[in-house]
Amino acid sequence: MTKELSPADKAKFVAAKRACDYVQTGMKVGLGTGSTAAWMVRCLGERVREEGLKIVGVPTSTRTAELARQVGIQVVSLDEAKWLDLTIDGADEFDPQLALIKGGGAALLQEKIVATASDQMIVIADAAKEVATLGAFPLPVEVIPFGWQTTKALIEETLVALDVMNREVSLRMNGDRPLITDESNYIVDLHLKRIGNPRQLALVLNQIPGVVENGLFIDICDVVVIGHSDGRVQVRDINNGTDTEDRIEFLPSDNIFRDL
Ligand SMILES: O=C(CO)[C@H](O)[C@H](O)COP(=O)(O)O
Repeated sequence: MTKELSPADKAKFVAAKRACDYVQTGMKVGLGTGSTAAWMVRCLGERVREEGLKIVGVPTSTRTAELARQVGIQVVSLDEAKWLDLTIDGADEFDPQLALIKGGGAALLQEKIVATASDQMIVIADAAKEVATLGAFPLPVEVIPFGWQTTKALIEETLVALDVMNREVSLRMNGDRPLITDESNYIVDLHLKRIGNPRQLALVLNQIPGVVENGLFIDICDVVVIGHSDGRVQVRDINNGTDTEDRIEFLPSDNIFRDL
């Protein structure tokens, strides 16, 4: 039976569906993490089952790997795939240069490695993720558990040195314990409100011992597909400077809804 989608899910679904048009037989595809990326994995799974699309997928988290297998996508590791044609992933924020904040789902490390090992990265998002300046969403930074409080203090000192005004740093929790990433690390979230110079911050954070990676994706994303709840989809391509819009209809017959 088809379940009525919420407006937020409709926006995510249309963005995911449009992005899947970039995927062709024979491709090696990076599969992102999060609720929007989950729609993309379902859409690709439908094409594998219904159209015989032949792809291999490199998931960016154990959650995505599980879903990809469930929907019939052949899953391989990044080391098996080596280099990818395309990665499709969600984001927490994107700015006019298509710089991103990612890691709301705690998968930023694998997401950045996979996206960087791809010819192209396409971000799928609803319109609420678009910002003029990054930073309203807390910036996730993956840190090694050993000495994490020292690493956190060094991050705070670095923010002072950079003259950052809002610099609260919090350890991400899972109930009453620190959240553990797929790579067995912790996440600290930087509540900055506004990131004036994302490029500089990304470089400086990664110099701190104990920091594994930060959630700023600079010069990695090529295309953002923005979904709207009324079915409109915008495709913004930073390399050729285009911004186009069309519409995707919701078909009650869409098989993707069956297993909701
Ligand atoms: O970076 C991520 C996971 O680490 C996600 O892509 C990001 O949090 C967006 O998630 P959603 O599509 O659920 O809003």
